[in-house]
Amino acid sequence: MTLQVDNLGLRFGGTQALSDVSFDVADRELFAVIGPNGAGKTSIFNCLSGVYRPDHGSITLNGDAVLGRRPDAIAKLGIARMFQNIELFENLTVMDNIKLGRHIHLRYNAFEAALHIGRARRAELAARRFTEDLIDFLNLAGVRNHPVGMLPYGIKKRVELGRALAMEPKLLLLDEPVAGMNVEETEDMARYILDIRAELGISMIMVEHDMRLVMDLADRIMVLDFGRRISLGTPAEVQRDPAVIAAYLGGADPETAAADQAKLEART
Ligand SMILES: Nc1ncnc2c1ncn2[C@@H]1O[C@H](COP(=O)(O)OP(=O)(O)OP(=O)(O)O)[C@@H](O)[C@H]1O
Repeated sequence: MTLQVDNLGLRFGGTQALSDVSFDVADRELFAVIGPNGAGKTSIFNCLSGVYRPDHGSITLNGDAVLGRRPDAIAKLGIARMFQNIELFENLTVMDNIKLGRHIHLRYNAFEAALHIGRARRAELAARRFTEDLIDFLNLAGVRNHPVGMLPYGIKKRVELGRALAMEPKLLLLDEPVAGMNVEETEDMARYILDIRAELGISMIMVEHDMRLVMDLADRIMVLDFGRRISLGTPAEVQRDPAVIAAYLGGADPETAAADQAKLEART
Protein backbone atom coordinates (compact mmCIF):
# COMPACT_ATOMS: atom_id res chain seq x y z
CA MET A 1 0.00 0.00 0.00
CA THR A 2 1.26 3.47 -0.89
CA LEU A 3 -0.70 6.66 -0.43
CA GLN A 4 0.57 9.70 -2.27
CA VAL A 5 -0.88 13.14 -1.55
CA ASP A 6 0.34 16.09 -3.62
CA ASN A 7 -0.32 19.81 -3.30
CA LEU A 8 -3.76 19.62 -1.72
CA GLY A 9 -5.47 23.00 -1.63
CA LEU A 10 -8.86 23.66 -0.05
CA ARG A 11 -10.53 27.00 0.58
CA PHE A 12 -13.75 27.92 2.40
CA GLY A 13 -14.59 31.55 1.63
CA GLY A 14 -11.80 33.54 3.28
CA THR A 15 -10.28 30.52 5.06
CA GLN A 16 -7.47 28.58 3.43
CA ALA A 17 -8.13 25.24 5.17
CA LEU A 18 -5.28 23.50 3.28
CA SER A 19 -2.37 25.12 1.40
CA ASP A 20 -0.37 22.87 -0.92
CA VAL A 21 -0.15 19.98 1.55
CA SER A 22 1.91 17.01 0.32
CA PHE A 23 2.85 13.78 2.08
CA ASP A 24 3.02 10.05 1.50
CA VAL A 25 2.23 7.05 3.65
CA ALA A 26 4.24 3.85 3.21
CA ASP A 27 3.13 0.25 3.57
CA ARG A 28 2.37 -0.66 7.20
CA GLU A 29 3.22 2.84 8.33
CA LEU A 30 1.48 4.50 11.27
CA PHE A 31 1.40 8.11 10.19
CA ALA A 32 0.07 10.83 12.50
CA VAL A 33 -1.28 14.28 11.65
CA ILE A 34 -1.17 16.86 14.43
CA GLY A 35 -1.59 20.62 14.76
CA PRO A 36 -3.42 23.28 16.75
CA ASN A 37 -7.21 23.69 16.48
CA GLY A 38 -8.33 24.62 12.99
CA ALA A 39 -4.98 23.57 11.46
CA GLY A 40 -6.66 21.46 8.76
CA LYS A 41 -6.43 17.92 10.18
CA THR A 42 -10.10 17.03 9.71
CA SER A 43 -10.04 18.64 6.26
CA ILE A 44 -7.30 16.18 5.23
CA PHE A 45 -9.46 13.24 6.37
CA ASN A 46 -12.49 14.68 4.60
CA CYS A 47 -10.49 14.97 1.35
CA LEU A 48 -9.13 11.42 1.72
CA SER A 49 -12.58 9.94 2.29
CA GLY A 50 -14.35 11.91 -0.45
CA VAL A 51 -16.43 14.17 1.82
CA TYR A 52 -14.63 17.33 0.61
CA ARG A 53 -13.44 17.98 -2.92
CA PRO A 54 -10.14 19.92 -2.75
CA ASP A 55 -9.66 22.87 -5.11
CA HIS A 56 -6.46 21.36 -6.43
CA GLY A 57 -3.96 18.59 -5.83
CA SER A 58 -3.95 14.84 -6.21
CA ILE A 59 -4.41 11.77 -4.00
CA THR A 60 -3.55 8.27 -5.18
CA LEU A 61 -3.75 4.90 -3.44
CA ASN A 62 -1.42 2.36 -5.06
CA GLY A 63 -1.44 4.58 -8.14
CA ASP A 64 -5.27 4.74 -8.41
CA ALA A 65 -6.82 8.20 -8.26
CA VAL A 66 -8.83 8.76 -5.09
CA LEU A 67 -10.06 12.27 -5.92
CA GLY A 68 -13.25 12.41 -7.97
CA ARG A 69 -14.65 9.21 -6.44
CA ARG A 70 -17.65 9.12 -4.13
CA PRO A 71 -17.13 8.08 -0.47
CA ASP A 72 -18.50 4.54 -1.06
CA ALA A 73 -16.18 4.05 -4.06
CA ILE A 74 -13.23 5.24 -1.95
CA ALA A 75 -14.17 2.71 0.75
CA LYS A 76 -14.18 0.00 -1.91
CA LEU A 77 -10.78 1.17 -3.13
CA GLY A 78 -9.50 0.45 0.39
CA ILE A 79 -9.71 3.55 2.59
CA ALA A 80 -11.83 3.10 5.75
CA ARG A 81 -12.45 5.66 8.45
CA MET A 82 -13.09 5.22 12.13
CA PHE A 83 -15.10 8.24 13.19
CA GLN A 84 -14.49 10.31 16.30
CA ASN A 85 -18.15 10.24 17.29
CA ILE A 86 -19.75 6.87 17.80
CA GLU A 87 -21.85 6.16 14.70
CA LEU A 88 -23.06 2.70 15.60
CA PHE A 89 -26.60 1.30 15.52
CA GLU A 90 -27.35 1.24 19.25
CA ASN A 91 -30.11 -1.37 19.02
CA LEU A 92 -28.10 -3.82 16.94
CA THR A 93 -25.66 -6.30 18.47
CA VAL A 94 -21.88 -5.99 18.36
CA MET A 95 -21.80 -8.76 15.74
CA ASP A 96 -24.39 -7.07 13.49
CA ASN A 97 -22.71 -3.67 13.74
CA ILE A 98 -19.38 -5.13 12.69
CA LYS A 99 -21.00 -7.15 9.90
CA LEU A 100 -22.45 -3.94 8.46
CA GLY A 101 -18.93 -2.76 7.67
CA ARG A 102 -18.53 -5.90 5.62
CA HIS A 103 -21.37 -5.17 3.20
CA ILE A 104 -19.11 -3.56 0.59
CA HIS A 105 -17.56 -6.99 0.07
CA LEU A 106 -20.82 -8.88 -0.44
CA ARG A 107 -21.03 -8.84 -4.21
CA TYR A 108 -24.58 -9.97 -4.72
CA ASN A 109 -27.99 -8.34 -4.51
CA ALA A 110 -31.39 -9.74 -3.59
CA PHE A 111 -32.17 -10.81 -7.18
CA GLU A 112 -28.84 -12.57 -7.57
CA ALA A 113 -29.33 -14.13 -4.17
CA ALA A 114 -32.56 -15.73 -5.39
CA LEU A 115 -30.87 -17.06 -8.54
CA HIS A 116 -27.58 -18.11 -7.00
CA ILE A 117 -28.49 -19.23 -3.56
CA GLY A 118 -25.27 -21.18 -3.20
CA ARG A 119 -23.07 -18.22 -4.00
CA ALA A 120 -24.98 -15.85 -1.72
CA ARG A 121 -24.84 -18.39 1.06
CA ARG A 122 -21.09 -18.85 0.66
CA ALA A 123 -20.60 -15.08 0.77
CA GLU A 124 -22.76 -14.86 3.90
CA LEU A 125 -20.79 -17.64 5.58
CA ALA A 126 -17.48 -16.03 4.66
CA ALA A 127 -18.73 -12.72 6.09
CA ARG A 128 -19.75 -14.44 9.30
CA ARG A 129 -16.37 -16.17 9.65
CA PHE A 130 -14.52 -12.97 8.92
CA THR A 131 -16.61 -11.11 11.51
CA GLU A 132 -15.98 -13.82 14.09
CA ASP A 133 -12.23 -13.52 13.52
CA LEU A 134 -12.44 -9.76 13.99
CA ILE A 135 -14.48 -10.18 17.18
CA ASP A 136 -11.76 -12.48 18.56
CA PHE A 137 -9.01 -10.12 17.45
CA LEU A 138 -10.69 -7.22 19.31
CA ASN A 139 -11.58 -9.36 22.36
CA LEU A 140 -15.29 -8.71 21.93
CA ALA A 141 -16.44 -12.34 22.15
CA GLY A 142 -17.99 -11.83 25.59
CA VAL A 143 -20.32 -9.10 24.28
CA ARG A 144 -20.85 -10.26 20.68
CA ASN A 145 -24.65 -10.60 21.13
CA HIS A 146 -25.13 -7.53 23.30
CA PRO A 147 -26.88 -4.46 21.88
CA VAL A 148 -24.19 -1.82 21.43
CA GLY A 149 -26.22 0.87 23.24
CA MET A 150 -25.68 -0.83 26.59
CA LEU A 151 -21.90 -1.09 26.38
CA PRO A 152 -19.31 1.21 28.01
CA TYR A 153 -17.69 3.92 25.87
CA GLY A 154 -14.30 2.19 25.48
CA ILE A 155 -15.96 -0.97 24.14
CA LYS A 156 -18.21 0.99 21.78
CA LYS A 157 -15.09 2.58 20.29
CA ARG A 158 -13.64 -0.88 19.82
CA VAL A 159 -16.80 -1.96 17.96
CA GLU A 160 -16.45 1.18 15.82
CA LEU A 161 -12.89 0.08 15.08
CA GLY A 162 -14.16 -3.41 14.22
CA ARG A 163 -16.66 -1.99 11.77
CA ALA A 164 -13.93 -0.05 9.97
CA LEU A 165 -11.69 -3.14 9.90
CA ALA A 166 -14.56 -5.23 8.50
CA MET A 167 -14.15 -3.25 5.26
CA GLU A 168 -10.71 -4.91 4.94
CA PRO A 169 -9.06 -1.56 4.32
CA LYS A 170 -5.59 -1.05 2.93
CA LEU A 171 -5.48 2.27 4.75
CA LEU A 172 -7.34 3.01 7.98
CA LEU A 173 -8.09 6.61 9.04
CA LEU A 174 -8.32 7.03 12.81
CA ASP A 175 -10.09 10.25 13.80
CA GLU A 176 -9.05 11.02 17.40
CA PRO A 177 -9.28 7.36 18.46
CA VAL A 178 -8.73 8.02 22.19
CA ALA A 179 -10.72 11.26 22.59
CA GLY A 180 -12.81 11.07 25.77
CA MET A 181 -11.13 7.88 26.99
CA ASN A 182 -9.69 7.26 30.46
CA VAL A 183 -6.10 6.07 30.93
CA GLU A 184 -6.97 2.37 30.82
CA GLU A 185 -9.17 2.68 27.72
CA THR A 186 -6.42 4.73 26.03
CA GLU A 187 -3.84 2.03 26.74
CA ASP A 188 -6.19 -0.64 25.38
CA MET A 189 -6.78 1.32 22.18
CA ALA A 190 -3.02 1.91 21.77
CA ARG A 191 -2.45 -1.84 21.98
CA TYR A 192 -5.11 -2.55 19.33
CA ILE A 193 -3.64 0.08 17.02
CA LEU A 194 -0.21 -1.57 17.31
CA ASP A 195 -1.75 -5.03 16.76
CA ILE A 196 -3.57 -3.83 13.63
CA ARG A 197 -0.25 -2.83 12.14
CA ALA A 198 1.71 -5.87 13.33
CA GLU A 199 -0.87 -8.62 12.75
CA LEU A 200 -3.13 -7.28 10.01
CA GLY A 201 -0.43 -5.25 8.23
CA ILE A 202 -2.77 -2.29 7.68
CA SER A 203 -1.35 1.22 7.18
CA MET A 204 -2.93 3.96 9.27
CA ILE A 205 -3.25 7.72 9.45
CA MET A 206 -4.16 8.99 12.89
CA VAL A 207 -5.38 12.46 13.84
CA GLU A 208 -5.00 12.80 17.59
CA HIS A 209 -4.59 15.52 20.23
CA ASP A 210 -3.08 13.14 22.83
CA MET A 211 0.60 13.97 22.24
CA ARG A 212 1.92 11.13 24.38
CA LEU A 213 0.03 8.59 22.32
CA VAL A 214 1.16 10.18 19.05
CA MET A 215 4.81 10.33 20.12
CA ASP A 216 4.71 6.75 21.41
CA LEU A 217 2.98 5.13 18.43
CA ALA A 218 3.63 7.05 15.23
CA ASP A 219 6.38 6.16 12.77
CA ARG A 220 6.22 9.65 11.29
CA ILE A 221 4.27 12.78 12.12
CA MET A 222 3.10 15.61 9.90
CA VAL A 223 2.43 18.92 11.67
CA LEU A 224 -0.08 21.35 10.20
CA ASP A 225 -0.62 24.97 11.17
CA PHE A 226 -3.12 27.27 9.45
CA GLY A 227 -3.50 24.72 6.65
CA ARG A 228 0.22 24.56 5.91
CA ARG A 229 2.59 21.66 6.49
CA ILE A 230 5.17 23.07 8.89
CA SER A 231 7.01 19.86 9.75
CA LEU A 232 7.23 16.19 8.84
CA GLY A 233 9.49 13.56 10.37
CA THR A 234 9.96 11.02 13.12
CA PRO A 235 8.56 11.87 16.58
CA ALA A 236 12.05 12.85 17.74
CA GLU A 237 12.61 15.11 14.72
CA VAL A 238 9.23 16.81 15.00
CA GLN A 239 9.54 17.35 18.76
CA ARG A 240 12.73 19.38 18.38
CA ASP A 241 11.63 21.29 15.26
CA PRO A 242 11.52 25.00 16.19
CA ALA A 243 8.61 25.58 13.78
CA VAL A 244 6.54 23.05 15.71
CA ILE A 245 7.45 24.46 19.10
CA ALA A 246 6.56 27.94 17.87
CA ALA A 247 3.22 26.82 16.45
CA TYR A 248 2.20 25.27 19.74
CA LEU A 249 3.58 28.08 21.91
CA GLY A 250 2.29 30.83 19.68
CA GLY A 251 -1.30 29.63 19.83
CA ALA A 252 -3.65 31.09 17.24
CA ASP A 253 -1.68 34.23 16.39
CA PRO A 254 0.65 33.74 13.41
CA GLU A 255 2.73 36.85 14.23
CA THR A 256 3.42 35.66 17.77
CA ALA A 257 4.24 32.23 16.39
CA ALA A 258 6.69 33.71 13.87
CA ALA A 259 8.33 35.81 16.61
CA ASP A 260 8.61 32.75 18.88
CA GLN A 261 10.10 30.78 16.04
CA ALA A 262 12.68 33.50 15.35
CA LYS A 263 13.62 33.56 19.04
CA LEU A 264 13.95 29.78 19.14
CA GLU A 265 16.03 29.75 15.97
CA ALA A 266 18.30 32.48 17.34
CA ARG A 267 18.91 30.34 20.40
CA THR A 268 19.76 27.13 18.51
N1 LIG B 1 -17.23 22.90 5.96
C1 LIG B 1 -16.52 23.99 6.29
N2 LIG B 1 -16.98 25.23 6.03
C2 LIG B 1 -16.24 26.32 6.36
N3 LIG B 1 -15.04 26.29 6.94
C3 LIG B 1 -14.54 25.08 7.22
C4 LIG B 1 -15.24 23.85 6.93
N4 LIG B 1 -14.47 22.80 7.32
C5 LIG B 1 -13.36 23.34 7.85
N5 LIG B 1 -13.39 24.69 7.79
C6 LIG B 1 -12.33 25.62 8.25
O1 LIG B 1 -11.09 25.14 7.77
C7 LIG B 1 -10.07 25.28 8.77
C8 LIG B 1 -9.48 23.91 9.06
O2 LIG B 1 -10.48 23.15 9.77
P1 LIG B 1 -10.28 21.63 10.23
O3 LIG B 1 -11.57 21.19 10.82
O4 LIG B 1 -9.73 20.85 9.11
O5 LIG B 1 -9.17 21.79 11.37
P2 LIG B 1 -8.69 20.75 12.48
O6 LIG B 1 -7.20 20.80 12.46
O7 LIG B 1 -9.33 19.43 12.25
O8 LIG B 1 -9.23 21.40 13.82
P3 LIG B 1 -9.66 20.71 15.23
O9 LIG B 1 -8.39 20.25 15.88
O10 LIG B 1 -10.28 21.87 15.96
O11 LIG B 1 -10.62 19.62 14.91
C9 LIG B 1 -10.73 25.93 9.97
O12 LIG B 1 -10.49 27.32 9.91
C10 LIG B 1 -12.19 25.64 9.78
O13 LIG B 1 -13.00 26.64 10.36
